[in-house]
Amino acid sequence: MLAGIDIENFRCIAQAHLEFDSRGTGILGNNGSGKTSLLEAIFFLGHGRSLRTNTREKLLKRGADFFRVVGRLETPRGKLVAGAEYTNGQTRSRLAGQGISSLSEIAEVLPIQLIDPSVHRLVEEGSARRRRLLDWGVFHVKHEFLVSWRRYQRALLQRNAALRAGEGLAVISAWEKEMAECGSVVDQERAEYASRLKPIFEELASSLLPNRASFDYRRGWSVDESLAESLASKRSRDLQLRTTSTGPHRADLTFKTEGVLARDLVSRGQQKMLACAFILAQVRLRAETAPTPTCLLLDDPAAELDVDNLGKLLRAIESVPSQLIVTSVTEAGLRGVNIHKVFHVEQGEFTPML
Ligand SMILES: Nc1ncnc2c1ncn2[C@@H]1O[C@H](COP(=O)(O)OP(=O)(O)OP(=O)(O)O)[C@@H](O)[C@H]1O
Repeated sequence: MLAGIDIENFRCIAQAHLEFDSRGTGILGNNGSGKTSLLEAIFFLGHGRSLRTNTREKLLKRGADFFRVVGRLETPRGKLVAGAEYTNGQTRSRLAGQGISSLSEIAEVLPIQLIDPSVHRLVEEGSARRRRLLDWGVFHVKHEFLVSWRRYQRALLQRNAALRAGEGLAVISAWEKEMAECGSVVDQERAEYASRLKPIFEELASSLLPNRASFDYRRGWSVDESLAESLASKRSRDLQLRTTSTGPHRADLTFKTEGVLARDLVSRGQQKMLACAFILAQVRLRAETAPTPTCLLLDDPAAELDVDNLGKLLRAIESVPSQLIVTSVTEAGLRGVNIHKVFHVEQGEFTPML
């Protein structure tokens, strides 16, 4: 659980100190006041990356030369302080008073998920977003997943470099061996997770959408071959393409309603409901396996939804154990959510409301 946060020089926030409620905290403010900046700071701490930019420089408050985000966490290991500071193009992170090499160590104890106005893109856009979300879920039920995932990514980068350099069979096939070994573990963990997630997703989706919805996990290479066979059979084509065209880095989820590809059939609002069902299913599955709740960030949950669908979404959110941090431009936007504390934000300054 995220008990509180201190922020300095992050986007429009010069300085902020907030203590959150363990069940639900509301953030009220006009457009451009700093609501999303707060959620982005929390997201950054829990995911080690920004919501919308690959450049950390852009997260710096204009004119500042560092930003700092420090979270006070309540975890199964007790109370911990986790922080990240960015300056001169470098990020330094600390957890429980120790310097750490990767923000993923913070991610392990600070599970953060987000539903924002662009959540429908999960259904509509390319596979990278869906894969990242799937991997978030696998990582949070089984932290060791990261070891195989990292090894696979490294081997993939090396095979791609070898393909671009036109290296011979010995070099390329050495990387294929490594890819096949850890890629098969990555796939197995994903497939197991997806099969546990599927019934939870289907139940949540049935409460959010008029038609029966489901998803399929696709592993990224043919079902008739092992990963080693697939890499070998695609090798000459990959040498021409100068990139690896098969493997777990091409895995995907396909959302279907009534057996038809959802992307081609459903409205924007329904895409949002499908994406929310998927995220909430992940949060519920994690709640079944982990002792502390996921911190669920809801950025303007009413966006794109009519009153009926908003009611359904809020009821589904209530049915899933989580710590909520919810933003809205109006007080009405916080109704129907389990909120026990509200901050008002204006020009990046947060004030507790009575
Ligand atoms: N690096 C930065 N330095 C200073 N200000 C920034 C920086 N990045 C964004 N801003 C400004 O921060 C302000 C708040 O943005 P934010 O997205 O947090 O608003 P919001 O309250 O979520 O608004 P909305 O309700 O419209 O979504 C904006 O005016 C934006 O221009």
